[in-house]
Amino acid sequence: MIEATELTKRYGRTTAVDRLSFTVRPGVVTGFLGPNGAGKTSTLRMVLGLNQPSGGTVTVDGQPFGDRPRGLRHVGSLLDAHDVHGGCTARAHLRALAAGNGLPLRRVAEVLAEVGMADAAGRRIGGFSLGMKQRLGIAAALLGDPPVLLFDEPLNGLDPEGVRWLRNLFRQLADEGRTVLVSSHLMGEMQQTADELIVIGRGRLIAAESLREFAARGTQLRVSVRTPDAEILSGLLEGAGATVRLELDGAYTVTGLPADRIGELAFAHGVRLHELSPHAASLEESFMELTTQSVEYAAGAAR
Ligand SMILES: Nc1ncnc2c1ncn2[C@@H]1O[C@H](COP(=O)(O)OP(=O)(O)OP(=O)(O)O)[C@@H](O)[C@H]1O
Repeated sequence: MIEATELTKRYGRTTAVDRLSFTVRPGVVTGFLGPNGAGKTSTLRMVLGLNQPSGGTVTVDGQPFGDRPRGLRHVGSLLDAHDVHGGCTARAHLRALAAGNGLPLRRVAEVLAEVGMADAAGRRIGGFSLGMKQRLGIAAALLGDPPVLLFDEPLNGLDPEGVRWLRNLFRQLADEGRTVLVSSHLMGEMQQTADELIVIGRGRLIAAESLREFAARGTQLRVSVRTPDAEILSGLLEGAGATVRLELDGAYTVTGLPADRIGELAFAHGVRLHELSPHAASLEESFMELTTQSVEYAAGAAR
């Protein structure tokens, strides 16, 4: 389990992580989502003890991981797939990691096989594609058979087969009872990957809930309305806090009020409706909407 409490990271005048509190539970895949620059990498580095927080705390199974009492046996991570020595072979890289962490060398062949790289074991890393480097980084994360795993943008550079494979691997690791945290800036990637979501924007927590709950936020986000009494209805809806926009095809798009409230308001004032249809937003739209709000809020707060 990973627990962050009021976690904060400042770089000079930039606040990259801003009083962030969340819990990552074992047994599920947790997606760590936010637009570029939201503070995901900074947060993961603090979880791993690579960066010191400017404020707050983050613990792994109750203790700050910075002390590294069990190293790779406790937490495996993939932060930057390029952060490997190009002159080494894949096997030599993993053997050095295993030796440095007191792990049995037989694990090297096991993890290389697990990530589908047994045939590339003797090749120099410098000639690897990004996808192969990602697989090597994942092999390194698995080396110590750790109960906690962190992956920063691990789907980058993988082909569709690689993405499918990695999703299955995350699922399997979670089913084995491990804690699995996977970052991404793309909602679409997380849609089929994560059970739980932690969404951040500008270093702040926006949502921490299941994918299902997150998806439900998007339902009835927009409602299409057609009416011959547009002027009256617009006034009523705007009075109730909704936003009304006329579309090119003559329909009105209403946001900020659910379809049932719109129907009731219309009925109560004798307004005729020819259409009243809610549109569920895609997860990507919900994500964009939420993170855009956070950016606007942050910009407003800075003034
Ligand atoms: N070492 C550093 N020095 C100064 N500023 C930094 C440093 N590391 C990160 N930042 C800034 O902190 C903010 C958060 O960056 P971070 O890399 O944590 O975000 P991210 O969500 O991982 O983004 P991305 O998806 O682009 O990697 C950004 O504004 C970034 O420019």
